[in-house]
Amino acid sequence: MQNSTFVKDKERKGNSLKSLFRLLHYVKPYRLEFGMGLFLLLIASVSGLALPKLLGQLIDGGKQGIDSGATTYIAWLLLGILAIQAIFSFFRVVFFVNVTEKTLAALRQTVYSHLVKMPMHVFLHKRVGELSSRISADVTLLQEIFNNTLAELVRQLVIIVGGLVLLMITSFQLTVFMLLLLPVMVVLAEVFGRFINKYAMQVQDKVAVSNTIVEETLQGIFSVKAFVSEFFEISRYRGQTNEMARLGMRGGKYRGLFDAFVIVGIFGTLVAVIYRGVTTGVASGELLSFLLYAVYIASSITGLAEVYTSLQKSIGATTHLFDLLEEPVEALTDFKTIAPENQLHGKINFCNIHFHYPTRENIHVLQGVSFEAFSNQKVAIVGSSGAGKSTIVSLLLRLYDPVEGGVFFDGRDSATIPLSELRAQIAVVPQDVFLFGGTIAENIGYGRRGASEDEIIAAAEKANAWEFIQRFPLGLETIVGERGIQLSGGQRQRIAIARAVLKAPRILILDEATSALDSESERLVQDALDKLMEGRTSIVIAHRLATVRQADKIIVLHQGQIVEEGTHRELIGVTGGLYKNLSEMQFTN
Ligand SMILES: Nc1ncnc2c1ncn2[C@@H]1O[C@H](COP(=O)(O)OP(=O)(O)OP(=O)(O)O)[C@@H](O)[C@H]1O
Repeated sequence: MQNSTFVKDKERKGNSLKSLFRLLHYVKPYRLEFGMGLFLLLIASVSGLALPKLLGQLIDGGKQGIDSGATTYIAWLLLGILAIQAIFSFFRVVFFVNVTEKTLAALRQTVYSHLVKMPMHVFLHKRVGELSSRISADVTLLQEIFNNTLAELVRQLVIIVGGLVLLMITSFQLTVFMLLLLPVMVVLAEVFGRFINKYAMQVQDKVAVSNTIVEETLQGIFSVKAFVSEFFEISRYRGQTNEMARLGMRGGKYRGLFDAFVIVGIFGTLVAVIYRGVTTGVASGELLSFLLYAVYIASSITGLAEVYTSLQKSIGATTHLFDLLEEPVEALTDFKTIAPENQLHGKINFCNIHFHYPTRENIHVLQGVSFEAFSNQKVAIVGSSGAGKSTIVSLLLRLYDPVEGGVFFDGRDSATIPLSELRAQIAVVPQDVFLFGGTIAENIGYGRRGASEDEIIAAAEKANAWEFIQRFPLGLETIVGERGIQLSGGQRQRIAIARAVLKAPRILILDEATSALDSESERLVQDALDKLMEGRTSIVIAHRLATVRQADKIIVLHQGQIVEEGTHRELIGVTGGLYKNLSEMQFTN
């Protein structure tokens, strides 16, 4: 199962330096530290250039027996430069690491807040594993660039340019000779770098795909086991990882070739230069300086190729990140209290709603749906599976906007109500309750952040959850979710009800559990729901018709259209009606 957008996104080359420059925006707040780091780096690199010259002089001085004072002076000078380099590089590393850590934290925070604010349809296109790897893998790749790559780039450029100037001064003739060989090397290194990078990118893609397999199967381990899919998944994972290894190995071959080329090219050049130096009678100290410069330059050139590869990788990662940051987000606001003009009174109107999901434009999920729920009414929506009941909930929450028509609250178009304030007044008790890894108190407290323990207990009591929570040795502090104890379906529902109680919403949406709870659980859940619905507008998606008899209005949905509407008493009297059929079916079973 391969998501096409996933592949398309990954295939996007977008290798522009532009995204790297955009990164600088995140470094800006720390520009002073960054500038200091760069300054120290420059000084250390430039002073490093004096080393070969001084070493040459040291050798020549010692050999010719010139007054030992000068030789000692040069030796001290060398030590002084080394000390400066040591101190400077210590501070340079500290500065750069500080800037990197702060920048990456800011970037992670931006990406995360962008991710959670993206509209629902984005999550239909992309997989969770892929999105979360933006924050983990891609941001981590950038760590390398800030910590090392930039420093290496500057240092190597200084060494190459400065080294070449000093080479010219040391021996013009030998330099020209060497320069005849160098440009060829540089061009070849660049071509190789690009080529190798292509494999690195492909391997990265495969890593993402195989991580998705691991994540999805571990998350859905119940289904994997229930469908005896272990061996199928193992072979799927094996396929991906083998492909990854194959690509990696092929990339390795080219990297090996690259290294071989460097040995022959660079060191061959050195041998040629020494030979020419010795045969043309260059002094040994001078030749040593020259060779050291040449080695410096040579290693900088190979280093530059690495810098290039690493830059390419980071450009890939940054492009992915900025692509993500360009996805529009929902207009959410971090409000404290709901503005009086945005307070809902609970009247809902669905006006001639037409809707299809952005991913499946040809399937018209809702076709001209209109209904009304008065304040504090209980409206039930029934209908066969796939009729569009959950879609109505998504539209109420404005997780999607209708293609045609509008949702109105108290006569006001929902599009004009600030999104966060709207959603804050609607609570959903879903069919499949998701518990966060944490304590029961935290899970209930999710309904209203900042709720006191007494409020949480009161909510749990109203939701008929307090009785079972109390029985746990740790009570409210019991850890639930992935790493904690597992709650039963009925218990999870009651936690969700407690959340909703705490939220005290104006509008309540109940997606009834289809899984049959045992009668005691069902009674407790139903009783809690009844209490919760009092004094609120409630929309109940009902799977068991027994629970909707008391509803003020029942809407019967069939293939995206309302086919019947009325009270239980009215609908049961419609001969040949869908509701009558459905209820006869349920009660005779
Ligand atoms: N995220 C989605 N993307 C594309 N199509 C979807 C999506 N969610 C639902 N659909 C389609 O929309 C139609 C209505 O689905 P919906 O979930 O609203 O039905 P439902 O009445 O709630 O069904 P059930 O009782 O089984 O939960 C179905 O054909 C479904 O395949």
